[in-house]
Amino acid sequence: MTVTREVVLGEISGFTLPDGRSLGEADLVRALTVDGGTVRFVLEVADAAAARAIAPVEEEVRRRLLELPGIEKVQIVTTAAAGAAPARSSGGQGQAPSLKLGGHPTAQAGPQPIPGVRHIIAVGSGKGGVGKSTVTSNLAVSLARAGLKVGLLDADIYGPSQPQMMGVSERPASPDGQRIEPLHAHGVTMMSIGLMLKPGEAVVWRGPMLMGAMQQLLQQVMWGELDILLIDLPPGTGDVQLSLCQKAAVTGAIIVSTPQDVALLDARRAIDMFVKLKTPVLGMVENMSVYVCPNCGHEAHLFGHGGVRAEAEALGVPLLAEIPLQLEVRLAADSGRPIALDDGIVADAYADLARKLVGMGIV
Ligand SMILES: Nc1ncnc2c1ncn2[C@@H]1O[C@H](COP(=O)(O)OP(=O)(O)OP(=O)(O)O)[C@@H](O)[C@H]1O
Repeated sequence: MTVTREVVLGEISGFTLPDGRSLGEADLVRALTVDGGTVRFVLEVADAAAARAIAPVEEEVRRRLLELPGIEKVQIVTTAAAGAAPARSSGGQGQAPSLKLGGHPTAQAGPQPIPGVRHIIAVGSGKGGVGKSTVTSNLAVSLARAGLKVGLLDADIYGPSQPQMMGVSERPASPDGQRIEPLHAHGVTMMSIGLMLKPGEAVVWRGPMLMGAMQQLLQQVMWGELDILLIDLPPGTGDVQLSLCQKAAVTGAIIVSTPQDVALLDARRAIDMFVKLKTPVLGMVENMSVYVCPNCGHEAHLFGHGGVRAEAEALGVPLLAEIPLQLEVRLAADSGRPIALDDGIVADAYADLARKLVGMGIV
């Protein structure tokens, strides 16, 4: 059985809520997606008390969904309606963050620069898991190694991974409850939505709340003087991309893809979105390009070869880099020390990419 959105809705609609209504009748489920083995949705309740009352039902729902074939992860976030105190997401422990992200956006006249930040570069991908966050962290440290002042904003609201990849876990401080002090790692000034959440906590915001959160991350973080701010976007073509391009004066976007056809198809959509948002596409990066056997030096193209180059040519955008597939890349990312900090073929590929951006006059 393929688990679709409809299958999930069918499974959960009958659960009884504390007020006696069924989940289906109460119409609380929002933004339900099934992405591979992951089910995500929001339970939108009236206020924080209702959110607390619904927690046991949420657990039963989660258990039921995890019994469905192929479902490995269920992310449920309970949100209170606008104006009410925000509820914690499922699985969270302890106190809520002192700085609340995700409020409504304030009015602003078109995309704004960030004071002190010369260039904002978005790193996007059409598909999840192609290595966009890995590319962003490695590019950030390469640019920093090249002597530039670099910032990194992890705006991957649904799966922030930069804290782990950059090896930071501190909760950012605020001197006044308004401004947010960024953290520093490997010569990069960074901030992640993940640093405002408890471990394992997920956030699902939509529309205006998402826009408000993006605006806060861009404008309330004390970025200081930066040559370049890299923004690690969620995969796909959603509200975050839209918010970013509407709120911030983005210099351009880099699209990461693997050479596989399916990833390329999605990359094309991502490029099309940036074109529609009038954000220049600076080029594409092929990640997991070639696997070089560490024992015998044999080269294998696990995800195909040359796909991104051909696509970039067809779309008339530069191919900026081909990053090899290497176990060490993942190990380095998992250990919080991006591989581009050391020397080797992957670090060289990132150094080239950094040089290309500098050569393009981007930074
Ligand atoms: N060149 C590479 N060689 C080996 N492993 C890699 C490479 N690039 C990325 N990875 C690994 O692949 C996994 C997915 O990478 P990453 O999280 O950067 O993808 P993503 O596109 O940002 O995904 P998502 O947007 O879904 O969060 C990670 O475990 C990462 O360490």
